Amino acid sequence: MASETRPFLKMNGLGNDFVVWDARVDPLRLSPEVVARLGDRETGIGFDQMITVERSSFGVDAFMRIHNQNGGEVSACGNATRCIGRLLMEEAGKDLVTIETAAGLLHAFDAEGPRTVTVDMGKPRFEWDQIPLAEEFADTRAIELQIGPIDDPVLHTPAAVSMGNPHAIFWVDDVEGYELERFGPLLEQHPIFPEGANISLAHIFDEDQIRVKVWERGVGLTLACGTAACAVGVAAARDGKTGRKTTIHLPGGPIGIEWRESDEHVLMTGLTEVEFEGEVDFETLTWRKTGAGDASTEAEAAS
Ligand SMILES: N[C@@H](CCC[C@H](N)C(=O)O)C(=O)O
Repeated sequence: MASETRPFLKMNGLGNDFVVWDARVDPLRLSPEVVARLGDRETGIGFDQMITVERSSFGVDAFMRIHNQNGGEVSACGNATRCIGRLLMEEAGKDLVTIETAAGLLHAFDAEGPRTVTVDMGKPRFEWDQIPLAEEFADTRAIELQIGPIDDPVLHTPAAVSMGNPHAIFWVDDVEGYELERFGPLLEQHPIFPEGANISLAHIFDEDQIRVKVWERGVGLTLACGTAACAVGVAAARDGKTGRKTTIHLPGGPIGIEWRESDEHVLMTGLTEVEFEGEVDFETLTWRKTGAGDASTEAEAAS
């Protein structure tokens, strides 16, 4: 790549954080190694996902390309869809935008509350070969999978759901009661998930209130995962454990999920944040901050 610096935006949805490149005019493709170097929290910028905003071949507002911190490209990211939705709405002065992703066309719209965006994440998929799972299960509400001793498993029979990416949800009585940092890598790469999976522990602690901790495929523990919130809300309602509207409480904060009865689409609502502006020098793979984000804009407005 020619020597150049390139601006980026650092954003997050409830602490699930992203570096965002605008590649609509000037295309950008980085190798998985470079993505992983930039994503490293010790030596790089540090992020959960890298998002490249490109021109849509469908003629909608933009195409959003998603890379996990480990450099792998994936199809869906709920929190990033809300963040990119916000950017595109602000840029165009619209209150509804359509974003093309590898998992399909998604609509983002302004929700009540500052910096709050709703995304229509489309329909969940429950068929074993769509999630995908490596073997046939007629019912994916509780698949045969366990870890720990055979007669006394630590975690077992998760629900499996695709929200454009694969999710497994273990119903537990305390999300802090399990070493997800230890079991997450084993479950993420379990042979039952041929493409890996995002792993959630979920505890319904009150009516339609669910606490969730997520081990994200290609990343590790994250403060929030939008598609996991959708998958948990859907799995809970599908099992009759909750109604169709739930609040998913993640370490980074709450996300509202509605699994709409009329068309089976999943609507996800939550906060977005611009953290700062920066630029990367691709010759040295170093970076620096160049501008402020929401926190200082809001502090200035208040003074
Ligand atoms: N943080 C995301 C999910 C990102 C992709 C995921 N790690 C995968 O590999 O499928 C979200 O908000 O949904």
